[in-house]
Amino acid sequence: MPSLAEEICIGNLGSLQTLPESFTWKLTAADSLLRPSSAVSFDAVEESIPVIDLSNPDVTTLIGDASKTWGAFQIANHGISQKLLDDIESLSKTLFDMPSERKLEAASSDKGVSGYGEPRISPFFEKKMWSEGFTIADDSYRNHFNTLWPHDHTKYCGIIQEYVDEMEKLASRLLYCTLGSLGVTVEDIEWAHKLEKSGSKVGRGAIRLNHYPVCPEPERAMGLAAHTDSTILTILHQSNTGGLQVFREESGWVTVEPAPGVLVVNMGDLFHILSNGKIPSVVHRAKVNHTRSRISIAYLWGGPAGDVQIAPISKLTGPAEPSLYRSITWKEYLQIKYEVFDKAMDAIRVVNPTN
Ligand SMILES: C=C1C[C@]23C[C@@]1(O)CC[C@H]2[C@@]12CCC[C@@](C)(C(=O)O1)[C@H]2[C@@H]3C(=O)O
Ligand SMILES: O=C(O)CCC(=O)C(=O)O
Ligand SMILES: [Fe+2]
Repeated sequence: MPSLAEEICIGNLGSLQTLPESFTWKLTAADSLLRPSSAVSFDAVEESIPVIDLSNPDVTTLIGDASKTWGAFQIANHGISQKLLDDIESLSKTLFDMPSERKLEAASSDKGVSGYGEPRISPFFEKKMWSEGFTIADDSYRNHFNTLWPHDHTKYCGIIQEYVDEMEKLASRLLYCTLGSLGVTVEDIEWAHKLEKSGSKVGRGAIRLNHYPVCPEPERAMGLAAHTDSTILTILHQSNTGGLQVFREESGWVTVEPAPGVLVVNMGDLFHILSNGKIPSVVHRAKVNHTRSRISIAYLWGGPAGDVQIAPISKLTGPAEPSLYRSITWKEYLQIKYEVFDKAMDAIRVVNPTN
């Protein structure tokens, strides 16, 4: 006979009146695999990551300071229209409002990453996360959309395409700014130079639509467990309900309150590699809410498409600062990450930073 836990489906979490045992997090070291000190508390401190106006003439310095300090920042005046943000948010709502059986018709296959389901990091945690999501990592989302919306899929595919195009441009712009703050120009990186010249058509990204339903015991639940993104950078749009928290050794967990039209930028593992450890990839997580459900849309930007090698930028290395990591493609990094999760960086490290 299946246990109660096995009968719980992520598509119905919002209708549960009590928190099942399999969703009860104790925040032991095992619940938060990353950086042991990030396991100590559920509480967040009253601090905030900076909001940077991209039209500010000092944008490079501001982005540099924020990414070195936090590995994350927020952006305003980024050029993404409110209509597009509203459109993708309402697409997500329409999807997650569907009955569980319908959503499961678009479930990601055993082999594929794209489609409806739990976060990819789930197997590394003992407890289940209070969320559902839909990942767009390749063109197979079009078939899934066709299944979900037999009449309206063209409209919804159009929104995704527009979102990808706009996000890719913004991601390249943020890459150039962050590189600038390290004294590096696009010409210093062969693939980035190509990316710029081609009008950013060689980049590659994924989208994750996240939904965190209302939760009967939010203090003991976890929407998305602590992780770093395996990206160069991630651009996140959150609905008007807070839940995102970023971790900084000196501060603890800090909540990133949503503000209309403001996007969050998280620096990922690949940027940490590119910067030869100068920019941290931010540890973050999503908490859930007792009365309000929450949607977030992450654009996870892996940088160059194809088998382009990401390596510490040579200008940032030298006799006193040897390359900390070997070169790697995004595809290869994702393979390693989903074998060893929190040990992925160690697996490609060639020099111990304390040496
Ligand atoms: C390209 C990818 C990054 C991602 C794993 C994936 O193959 C597709 C989903 C992405 C996502 C979104 C939610 C958080 C995250 C950690 C996860 O579980 O799936 C990220 C992954 C990542 O950055 O490693
Ligand atoms: O929902 C959030 O705020 C965080 C989402 C996230 O970290 C991700 O999709 O990678
Ligand atoms: Fe993330």
